[in-house]
Amino acid sequence: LMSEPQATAFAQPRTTVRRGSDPKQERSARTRLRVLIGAAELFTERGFRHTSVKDVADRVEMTKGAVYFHYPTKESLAVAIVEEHYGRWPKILDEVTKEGRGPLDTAARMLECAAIAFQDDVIVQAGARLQLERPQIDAELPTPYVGWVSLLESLLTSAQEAGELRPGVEPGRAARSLVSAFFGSQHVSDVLSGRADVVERWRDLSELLFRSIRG
Ligand SMILES: CCC[C@@H]1OCC(CO)=C1C(=O)O
Repeated sequence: LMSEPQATAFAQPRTTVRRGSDPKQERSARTRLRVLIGAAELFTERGFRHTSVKDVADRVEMTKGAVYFHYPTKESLAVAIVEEHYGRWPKILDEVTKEGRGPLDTAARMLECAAIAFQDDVIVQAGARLQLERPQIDAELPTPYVGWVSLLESLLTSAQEAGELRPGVEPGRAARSLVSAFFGSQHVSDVLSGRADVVERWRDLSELLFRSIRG
């Protein structure tokens, strides 16, 4: 249905626990993830500038030294969280693809799953806030949005080839519009409701947008 490139559209995280690695490595990976989640909670609540490594250490009940062992700077925590957040989407693409929908419905389902992740997943919430705060973060963060544009452009190109798109709809332009729309919808929800209504808001906008491009 879809070629390999989509799954590589996003930065790959370096914190996944590889199966079968030795117990010491697994324990270290679990600790790294625990630190990431603590940092993500604080970055989401207070932002990058007003969070210190000490705050993260206190939140996860570890010493500052133990946190520094895994993440030598606050910036390295931010980079790891943003990468971990982008690493979510290829996994969701795998699951959604297995459900066997056509490419246009796969795109719609992917974005709905993203909305659910923005509602429930503190790593995703922190990734979004850190990307907004890029100018304050002296580190190489992945370029935002482009992974989703690439993924959606691939899916919409497949949809066009399968006759699922309205004539005249250009996959690249439609992909860029979907990404802007999703970003705005989740941002409005975050500001007005702390994302309590992010899935409902996205479902309303998604209905409007996919109705306008479906063949
Ligand atoms: C799917 C829309 C794009 C997505 O929404 C918030 C955000 C954070 O920067 C995104 C990204 O960088 O891909």
